Amino acid sequence: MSQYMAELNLTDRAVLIVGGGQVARRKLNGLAECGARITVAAPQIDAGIQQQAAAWGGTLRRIPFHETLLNAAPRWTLVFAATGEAALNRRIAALCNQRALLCNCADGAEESGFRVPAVIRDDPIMAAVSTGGASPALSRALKEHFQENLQPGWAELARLFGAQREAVKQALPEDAARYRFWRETALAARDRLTHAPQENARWLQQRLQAAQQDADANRA
Ligand SMILES: C[C@@]1(CC(=O)O)c2cc3[nH]c(cc4nc(cc5[nH]c(cc(n2)[C@H]1CCC(=O)O)[C@@](C)(CC(=O)O)[C@@H]5CCC(=O)O)C(CC(=O)O)=C4CCC(=O)O)c(CCC(=O)O)c3CC(=O)O
Ligand SMILES: NC(=O)C1=CN([C@@H]2O[C@H](COP(=O)(O)OP(=O)(O)OC[C@H]3O[C@@H](n4cnc5c(N)ncnc54)[C@H](O)[C@@H]3O)[C@@H](O)[C@H]2O)C=CC1
Repeated sequence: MSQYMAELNLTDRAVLIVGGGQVARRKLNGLAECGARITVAAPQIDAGIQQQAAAWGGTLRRIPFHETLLNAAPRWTLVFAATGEAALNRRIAALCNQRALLCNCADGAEESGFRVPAVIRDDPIMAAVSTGGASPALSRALKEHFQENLQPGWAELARLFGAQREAVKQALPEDAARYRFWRETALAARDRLTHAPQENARWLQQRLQAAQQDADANRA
């Protein structure tokens, strides 16, 4: 069965990381950037995580895993089983499944509720790469390949298109005409990657006026 890709809004959501080593630290970095309220539970917690703790405002619990951790209120939005014990990680994932909690198992066990992809970001653009558990090293290499080849113009265009969505909706109120406008404009965007933002804004405006005239002519 294939897995579902999504982007999660974790702002102020409770996230539990069991384990306090290298892998926990990497997951923590990504989660802290997204505003999650993180609790780390492990008998030994990396110096790096301890140093970061003040900055991300989370909770450190120097305890071994116990099932009762999973019954916390409010419920955990996500759980990460990242201890150095493969059997324990599987057990945590299985206990989470019983409670309908989504759990990532660092060992990539079958019980895992979700996998973590390699991610590139160029705000507001994000791209996630996964090999479906086959090779994390390859995911990283592919991510780096995409990163090197992602021209900065795409993010600029995404911001411009985003800022103009409402105006285009007003100008082209018919769904079919508006969808066609955005589809054709998005396809034409590739040729604009090297242009200055002001030129692109003018270009978009001209396209919109032309599309509006077409729509008016069709209605007449
Ligand atoms: C199943 C999964 C678990 C999950 O869902 O989290 C998993 C599992 C395992 N990783 C292992 C090793 C490594 N992981 C990385 C790196 C990353 N691993 C990530 C995800 C995932 N790793 C999920 C699958 C995602 C997919 O298929 O694409 C990334 C993409 C995202 C992230 O975790 O942040 C992140 C990229 C960071 C970036 O973006 O730069 C590197 C490379 C490096 O660090 O340079 C190595 C060493 C090289 C190698 O082994 O390949 C091992 C063996 C441990 C051992 O042998 O002891 C296991 C366990 C197993 O597979 O048995
Ligand atoms: N997803 C990924 O990208 C990767 C996954 N792995 C897997 O991730 C796991 C963790 O790897 P590392 O962080 O490198 O290990 P590590 O040895 O650096 O850290 C292990 C952590 O688990 C904690 N721990 C041990 N027993 C525990 C218990 N009973 N309850 C709570 N915490 C406990 C320890 O206190 C320590 O903080 C390994 O199982 C490894 O196979 C390894 C490399 C990459």
